[in-house]
Amino acid sequence: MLIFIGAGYSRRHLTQEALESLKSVEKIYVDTYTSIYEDGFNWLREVNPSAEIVFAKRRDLEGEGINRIVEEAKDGNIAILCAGDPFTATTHDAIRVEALKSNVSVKVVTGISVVNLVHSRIGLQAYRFGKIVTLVYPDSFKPYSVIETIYDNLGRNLHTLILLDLRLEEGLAMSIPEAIDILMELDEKQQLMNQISIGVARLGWSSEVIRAGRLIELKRYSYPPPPHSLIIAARLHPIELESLRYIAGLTITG
Ligand SMILES: C[S@@+](CC[C@H](N)C(=O)[O-])C[C@H]1O[C@@H](n2cnc3c(N)ncnc32)[C@H](O)[C@@H]1O
Repeated sequence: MLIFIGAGYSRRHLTQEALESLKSVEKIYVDTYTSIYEDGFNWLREVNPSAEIVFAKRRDLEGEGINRIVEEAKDGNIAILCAGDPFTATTHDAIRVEALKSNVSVKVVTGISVVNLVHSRIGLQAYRFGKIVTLVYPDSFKPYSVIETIYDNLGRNLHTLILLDLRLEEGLAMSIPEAIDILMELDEKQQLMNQISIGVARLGWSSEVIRAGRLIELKRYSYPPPPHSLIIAARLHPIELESLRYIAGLTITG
């Protein structure tokens, strides 16, 4: 059996189902490249002292790595453990499909994802979000499509969650100030800088920081190291506006 386990972002987020599943397997692949976990999974050995633990890089969970995992899951119980949720804003679908094609049983243990954290912790209503985007470093191409999506969402009066580039194997993790500089450079209309936005750093961690203000103003704050995300708000409902004042220190009145 192959079990995909979402761990949320801290040991505190582990569900009973995640704990039971972790205890039931003989090998655990820990996805170390799609996100960053508060305590680096340092509790894993305590939860399952006998399992083989592989801190997996991208190549272990893609391409040839997939075939190896599926072969192992034919004869044993294997887990793939991820920060957040294994199928939210991250794709492990190729492994799931290969396992299903090979008649390997698959189980998914849902975890608290960054999308859940954003929806529940900052005071914006979940059904007022449009398409999610990921802002990448503009090295090989300029990600103008992110700007198009933000304006498209704003045109429909929907908020945009912007996930920020993480290339952990290259030692790169985009911060909120870096993301604002990139957005300013790409935004030919130059309107986004005045849009009410929310910067979220380490959501769900004990060092969580949530700040709201005009996009350009969010550069002034200090944040703990990534993971960071940004939200560009559409027109705010009065309750959302009030929430942002109390939760995120928004001082703009509307
Ligand atoms: C590819 S997504 C991983 C999503 C993961 N599968 C999940 O369900 O949460 C990684 C991006 O989410 C954002 N992110 C992840 N954890 C975060 C956190 N605790 N606080 C703020 N942003 C976070 C960052 O922008 C990061 O680059």
